[in-house]
Order: sequence, then structure tokens, then C-alpha cells
Amino acid sequence: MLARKKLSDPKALLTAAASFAATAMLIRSVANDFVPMELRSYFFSRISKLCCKFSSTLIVVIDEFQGHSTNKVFEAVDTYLGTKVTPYVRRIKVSKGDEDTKLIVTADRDEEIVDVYEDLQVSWILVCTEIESSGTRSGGDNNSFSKLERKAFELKFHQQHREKVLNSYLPYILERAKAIKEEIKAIKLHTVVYGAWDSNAINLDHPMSFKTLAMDPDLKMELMDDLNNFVEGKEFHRRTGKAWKRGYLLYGPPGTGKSSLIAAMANHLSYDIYDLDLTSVRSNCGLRSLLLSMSNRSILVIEDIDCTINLQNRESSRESGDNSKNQVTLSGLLNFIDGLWSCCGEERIIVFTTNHKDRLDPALLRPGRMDMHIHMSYCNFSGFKQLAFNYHGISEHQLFEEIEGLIGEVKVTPAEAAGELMKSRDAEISLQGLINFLQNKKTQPHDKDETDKDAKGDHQEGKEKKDGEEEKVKQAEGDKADTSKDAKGDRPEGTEKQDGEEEKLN
Ligand SMILES: Nc1ncnc2c1ncn2[C@@H]1O[C@H](COP(=O)(O)OP(=O)(O)OP(=O)(O)O)[C@@H](O)[C@H]1O
Repeated sequence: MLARKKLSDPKALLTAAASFAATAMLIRSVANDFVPMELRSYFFSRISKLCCKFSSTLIVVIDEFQGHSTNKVFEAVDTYLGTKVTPYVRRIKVSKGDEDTKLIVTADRDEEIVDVYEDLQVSWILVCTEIESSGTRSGGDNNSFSKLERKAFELKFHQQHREKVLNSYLPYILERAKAIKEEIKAIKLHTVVYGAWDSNAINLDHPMSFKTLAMDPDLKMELMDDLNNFVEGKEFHRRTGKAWKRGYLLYGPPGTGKSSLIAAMANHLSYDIYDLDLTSVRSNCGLRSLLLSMSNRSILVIEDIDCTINLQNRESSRESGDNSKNQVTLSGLLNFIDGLWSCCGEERIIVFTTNHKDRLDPALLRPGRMDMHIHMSYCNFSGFKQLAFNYHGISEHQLFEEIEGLIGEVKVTPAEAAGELMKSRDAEISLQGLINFLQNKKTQPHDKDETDKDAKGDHQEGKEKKDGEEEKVKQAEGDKADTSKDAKGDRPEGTEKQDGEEEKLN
């Protein structure tokens, strides 16, 4: 009774705590002075091992470095945990690299982050310890010691989840981190300078997206599905033994949005663009090293392929001898599209553009080479409505009816329509300007626009075109034995477009 009373007295409690602390310090200093360090560390390690034996917690340590290189798992965890920082975390770090478009937030050292993955709850903590590293001072042979910091993530969880953490949770983090990095990464536009990709690629800050692109809605949807299937197609490509790449041929008159579509694709996928001007490449060898030095998850663009060097005229280059060593040839290029070299690198998209599809070598049009042929054509009413919404935020207006009539009669490119619509901030003035422009065009004699005539085909022409193409293709097959493959086997399955194309060729 007396003892309980004594303990409930705060003064007595304080005195007891102070004397306990003093005793502990005395024991510690006696131990430090009289017990050898080896014995002490042995003693402590036994105690901690004993504690671990009874503990059900497992700790996975992920060091920042593995030998001299950075540990990829550490980097991935760092990125991943940035998305798990909750308001309960008291100390956070914020950073941003040259390549990033957003701030990167991570938890600071010793801050615990709790994560839940399916039925598994784990806790993460970044532990930093100072270590001494010995080195020789420059200019002398004295050994010096400098302090280094060793960083490691400690992952704690119940030991029953060991398999799940190692086989499922950590691989999941690696995948997520890759996706997060792609999201925050600025899209780069690479060009060739002195035969190599410019090391200071610029940020592609192009605002075009599939939302703002004026394009036939069904075709737009089909293309977006195709791109999404491609991105998720790792397993499919591995299973079918096909290189993980996809080719698109964009064709149509100037100003119909081929470049805009490429920007929309890059923004949609967060892929870098490698803009290749073939005239700046000296040989197939140069082309090979350029293509091999491209990063994965990227789009290779070769614009106006019909205008670049002597690609379409292989016969003449053959007659004048094999000059593949000192110039870029079509077969050199095709080797990268579907020859052996195409398997170097993965998740790559190749886009060719042309204003004159009919001028291309049939070998380029061969099925399986370019997976989708996309016709970008003149503005129709739905395209115009998209542009009116982009520039003036309007979905209807009293002048729309008149414009619908005129657009049905006059060939106007989206670039021309966009040019009129951006002349004034006042929607009415712009629309009236477009009407005047269309009326003017209507009264002018028609240009004989061969570009669109030949272009119209791919989606609408059907049988007539197909037969012609088949003949050209057959001719081309014999032409390129080194890169040719069976058209059917070469073609990935799974999209309507491909099946349709296949039908066309059979
Ligand atoms: N389909 C479209 N949707 C929205 N804007 C477009 C479209 N087509 C063209 N434009 C507008 O016109 C401008 C020029 O278009 P773009 O360069 O994409 O055409 P292009 O077909 O690539 O032309 P070229 O064959 O001459 O390279 C774009 O910057 C954009 O403002």
C-alpha cells in the first residue's frame, strides 16, 4: 500500500527513473572500459539474433549500390515510393531532373511508409548510415579517411509473405516504376547531327493530342486501339516470336495533319521521336548505327519518304553496281523494318509519311512491312467541328450549316481551315472568314490533285486498288530476297485492320 502510494507520487517516480538511468549509464561505461569490444559486439549480436528468432518480421535490405553500379531495384523503389507519400509522412524530399516534367516527391530518411499490395501490408524505411572509407591523399602517401553515406531501403513484412514479396511485389514495383518514369519524362525530339543523334535533343512540347486532332472518328479510334494493343503486346510478341515493333504509313496531301498525328501518337504513348532525314545519312552502315542507338519506347519518323534519296529506284542503283556501302539503299532500310536488325531493340514504332503513296516502291507497301496505312485527307464536317472546338470552344453555331454545305463541295485541308479559324478570336468573324475562303476556292478552277486521288484508296478503294497492288507486290517480292518474309506469317494477328488487309491480299 505504502509502495503503491510512493509510485503514484510524481516526485518519487522521477527520482526512481533518474537513479535507473544513472545505473544504466554506469554499467555501460564500466562495460565500455573493462569488456573488450569484440566480446561486446559478440554479446549484442547474440542478443539481436535471439530477438530475431522470436520475431516474425522479415527485413529485406535494398542497397543503393551493387558494387560500383547503382542498384536498379533501389532506383525503382525510390521512384515507386514517391507515389506512396501520405500526409502522415513528416519529412519529404522534392527534386526534378532535366528530363522530368513534374516534381518528384519522395520520403526522407527514417520516415516510415506503409504500402498495401493485394492482401499484403509492408513498411518501408530509408536508412542512411555513415561509413568510413580509406583513401590516399593526393600528393602524399598518408592514408586519409573520409565519411561516406550508405543508403538502403529496408522493407519489413511478416515472414509468411516472403515468396509473395520476392516473386510478385518487388517485380510489380519494377514495372510500376518504369511506367511512372515514363509519365513524368519529357518527350524528346532527336535529330541527326553529323551522322549521329544529337546529344542535346530538345523537349517536344507539341500540344497536339488525339483529342484535338481532326480525323475521322472511327479511324482515330482504330488507331488508338492499335497503339494501345501494341504497348500491351509484350507477351504477344514474345509468344509469337515477332519483333516488338509496329509500322505506320501516313499518306495524304500536305496540311492534312500527318505531322500532327505523329505528335499526337508521341504524346499518347510518351515515346521520344527520332526524326530521321535520310539525306543526312551516308550509308547503310551509318543508318544501322543510328537505328541501333535509338532508345526503346520510341518513334522513328521518316517524313516524305518518296522524296528521300533514290529509294524508289532500286533497279537503277543495282544496274550501276552494288553501292550499298556508300549510300542508303531501300534494302538497307527494309532490313531494319523487318529484317534481322529489326529485332534489335523493342517497343519501337516506325512512321513513314508521304504526299504521294503511288510513288513509293511497292516493296515498302508490301503487307507486313507497314502494319497500318493511314490516309489523312481533306477536312470533312466532323473535322471542321473539331477545329472549331479547338480554336473557339464552340460545338454549334448558326453558320455551321452553311460551312457544312461548302465543305462538302470544296477540298480544304485541316491546315487551311485552321488558318482561317485562328485569324480572329471572335468565333463569328472567323467562321465568316472561313465561309469567304471556301466560296473563293469554289469559284476557282479545280486543281488536279493527284495526291489525294492516289491516296483515297487504302480505306475505300477496295478490289481495284488491291489487284494493282498485288501485282506490284509480286514484282517486289523477287526484288528483295534478303529481307522478304511470308506476308501472312509476318503479320501480327489480333486487329481488325490487319485481318482486313490480309483479306485484301488474298
Ligand atoms: N488533322 C488536323 N487536326 C488538327 N489540326 C491540323 C490537322 N491537320 C493540320 N492541322 C493544322 O495544320 C498545321 C499543319 O499540319 P501538319 O504539319 O500536321 O500537316 P502535314 O500533313 O504533316 O503537312 P506536310 O505534308 O506538309 O508535312 C498543324 O500545325 C495544325 O495546326
